[in-house]
Amino acid sequence: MDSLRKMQPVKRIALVAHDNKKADLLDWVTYNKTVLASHKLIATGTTGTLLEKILHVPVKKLMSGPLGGDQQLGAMIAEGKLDIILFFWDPMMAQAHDSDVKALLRIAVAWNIVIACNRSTADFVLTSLLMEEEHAISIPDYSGYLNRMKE
Ligand SMILES: O=C(CO)COP(=O)(O)O
Repeated sequence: MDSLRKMQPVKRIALVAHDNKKADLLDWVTYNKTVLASHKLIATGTTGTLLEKILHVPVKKLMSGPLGGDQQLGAMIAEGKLDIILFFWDPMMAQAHDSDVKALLRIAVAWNIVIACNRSTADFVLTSLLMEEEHAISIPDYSGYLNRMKE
């Protein structure tokens, strides 16, 4: 049976953009500055450095995406340390670290994390009434998988 995890009113939001999408993310962040500043922000290295210049609030910066930052985010998701990921990934260019990108997208879905991969979805996420409230999300039940070798 699925269990529940409470998201607090202050959400832990990861912001990530591939190089060709950084301008788009920065523009979106500038527009949504006030709302974003009321949450806890995390970002991959380069994205985070650019965000701090605009937001003037602390952003927890991980490694740069291709150097392990995407995997760090994946680990945070698996450990229940992230609520939302806004990932402006580039659909028109292969990345050197495509395997890491795929792993991040997969683990976000596996743990039922809120994930927006483009600006329209990010708009809907940020304007959701649930952003300001405590909200319980279900954690999928993987006990069948975990116990598969025990019988
Ligand atoms: O490559 C990224 C995500 O896959 C983003 O990394 P940077 O923010 O370090 O550019």
